[in-house]
Amino acid sequence: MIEAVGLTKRYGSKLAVDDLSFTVKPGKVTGFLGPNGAGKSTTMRMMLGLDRPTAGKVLIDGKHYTELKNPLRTLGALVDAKWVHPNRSAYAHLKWMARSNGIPTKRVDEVLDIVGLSEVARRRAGGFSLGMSQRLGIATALLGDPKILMFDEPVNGLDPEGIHWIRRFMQRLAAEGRTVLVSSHLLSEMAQTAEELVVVGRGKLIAQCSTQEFVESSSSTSVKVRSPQADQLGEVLTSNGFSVTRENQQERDTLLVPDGATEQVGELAAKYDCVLHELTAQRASLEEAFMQITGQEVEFSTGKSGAEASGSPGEASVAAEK
Ligand SMILES: Nc1ncnc2c1ncn2[C@@H]1O[C@H](COP(=O)(O)OP(=O)(O)OP(=O)(O)O)[C@@H](O)[C@H]1O
Repeated sequence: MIEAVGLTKRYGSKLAVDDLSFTVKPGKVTGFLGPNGAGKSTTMRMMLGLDRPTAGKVLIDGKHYTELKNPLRTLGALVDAKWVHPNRSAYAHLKWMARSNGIPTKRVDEVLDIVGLSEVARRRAGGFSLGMSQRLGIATALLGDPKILMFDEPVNGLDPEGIHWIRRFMQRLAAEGRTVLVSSHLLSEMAQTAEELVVVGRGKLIAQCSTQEFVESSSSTSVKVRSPQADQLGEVLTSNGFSVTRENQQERDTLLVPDGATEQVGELAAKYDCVLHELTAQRASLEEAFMQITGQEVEFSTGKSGAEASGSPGEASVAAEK
């Protein structure tokens, strides 16, 4: 188990991690989700004893990382896949890591086999593709057969096959009863990988909940309705308590009804004899929803909400136009 309590890191005037408290439990993949600059890597570095917290603490199975007798046997991490010496073979790198951590060298063959690198183990790591380097990084993390594993943005830059492999692999590790924490800036990626989420923005905790809960609460639905009697329908809807917006000024026949249901809109249209040309339920994409939630928390925000910034049509209130 990983436990962060009031974890805080300040770099000069920059508060990179701001009073973070959360727990990561064994047996499931936990996603550490946040936009770029949210403080994920800094938090992970503090977990690994590579950075010292300004305040608070993070415990690995109840201990500070520096108090662990055999750190590699407790916590394995993939932080930077490219830190391997380029002229070393995968085998030589792992053997060196094993030796310097009191791990029997026979474990090297085991981990090479687990990550599917046995055939290329004698090749120099400098010639590895990103996917192969990630596998080597994972093999290194697994050397001590640790109960806790941590991966910093492991699928960044990988092709779909590599992404699929890493996802399944992390789920397998969790199914073996290990604690698995994986960071990402993409909710869509986490939705396919993680069962539980710790969501951060600007160093602060935004949510800790199941992925399903987060996805459901973050993706709002709206109804798109197209009618040659859009103005009349807009009045009917607003007088029945719905808020109504126009998708854009060019499509005067199209209305958006946030938080409405197609059944309600369709029934009101029928009751007031409004002809409909389209009635569609719209769900904001996961990334749009995520950016909206963390919108205020994105470090390099353009000042627009995520949805606007990503090119969603502007909205104009029907009521305001009258
Ligand atoms: N060594 C450092 N010195 C000064 N500021 C730092 C340092 N490391 C990180 N920061 C700042 O702390 C904030 C959090 O950075 P961090 O790398 O932890 O975020 P992140 O969520 O991992 O984002 P990314 O995915 O972009 O790496 C950022 O504003 C970053 O510029």
